[in-house]
Amino acid sequence: MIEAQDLVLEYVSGKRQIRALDGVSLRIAAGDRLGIVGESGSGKSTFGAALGRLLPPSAHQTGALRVDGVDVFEADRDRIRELRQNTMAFIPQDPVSSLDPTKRIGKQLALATGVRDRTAQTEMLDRVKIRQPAEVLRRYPFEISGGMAQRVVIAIAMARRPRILVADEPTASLDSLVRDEVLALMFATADELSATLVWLSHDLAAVRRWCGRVAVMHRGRVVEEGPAADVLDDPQHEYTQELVASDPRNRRATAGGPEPEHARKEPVR
Ligand SMILES: Nc1ncnc2c1ncn2[C@@H]1O[C@H](COP(=O)(O)OP(=O)(O)OP(=O)(O)O)[C@@H](O)[C@H]1O
Repeated sequence: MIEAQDLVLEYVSGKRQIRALDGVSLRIAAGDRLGIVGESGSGKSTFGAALGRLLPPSAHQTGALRVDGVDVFEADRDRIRELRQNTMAFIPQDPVSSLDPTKRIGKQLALATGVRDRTAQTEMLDRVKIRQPAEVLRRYPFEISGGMAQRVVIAIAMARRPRILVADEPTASLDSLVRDEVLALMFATADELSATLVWLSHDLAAVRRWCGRVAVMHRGRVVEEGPAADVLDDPQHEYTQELVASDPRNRRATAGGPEPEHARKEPVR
């Protein structure tokens, strides 16, 4: 469903060149739950953005990237627009700033999804477990919490029934309790849609818990990839070993933590 082959991507401004992706080759099968981990600057966001060709003009790339049969860098604008609108949904890092501050939530739902009926809108918010949805529809983004804003963003993403969800640190701005709730919602949403989920994350323990697979990025390369529990419990690459060793939460989880969610038979709701 997603296949990158020797993907090299540089941001070029004047004489400065930053190589954000340095030969990424990665296959993500339909229905996979893939966590992409790596320190800041390793290229995770760039890879996520490349999936929808959501890159600034300073980005130059070589290599190939296919998403749902579309050659992302060769496709014409209409084909890319269709891919972004019908196949993929992006869940961003900062939900509040991804919403339009000047419009009430109800208006934003209408614009983003075409659903104008209040009852249908209320149901959309109900589905992402927002309490008092009718009230929330009347509010502006600054009047709701970060966790609620991320639920609204997920509701908008769900409405188009995407087959690929790309989430870039979707819980970075949330406190830990809300973070778990939003992650549970995101994975339940992916289950409900039978969607492929690509989650760019710093949280190794959460990736081990929620994802079937993990890819570890370092300096623009995927240095290790495989089943999340195997890679994070028994890392083979030196960089993954360092990353795991430097993450106290991951050490706790591997030392007798709960079974990973993906190992359960029932989907998490
Ligand atoms: N628009 C841009 N222009 C120039 N350089 C950029 C741009 N976006 C990212 N970079 C650079 O590309 C490299 C990879 O950045 P990227 O944001 O993809 O990494 P990341 O792993 O997602 O980091 P983080 O976890 O902090 O989000 C970094 O050196 C970054 O400074």
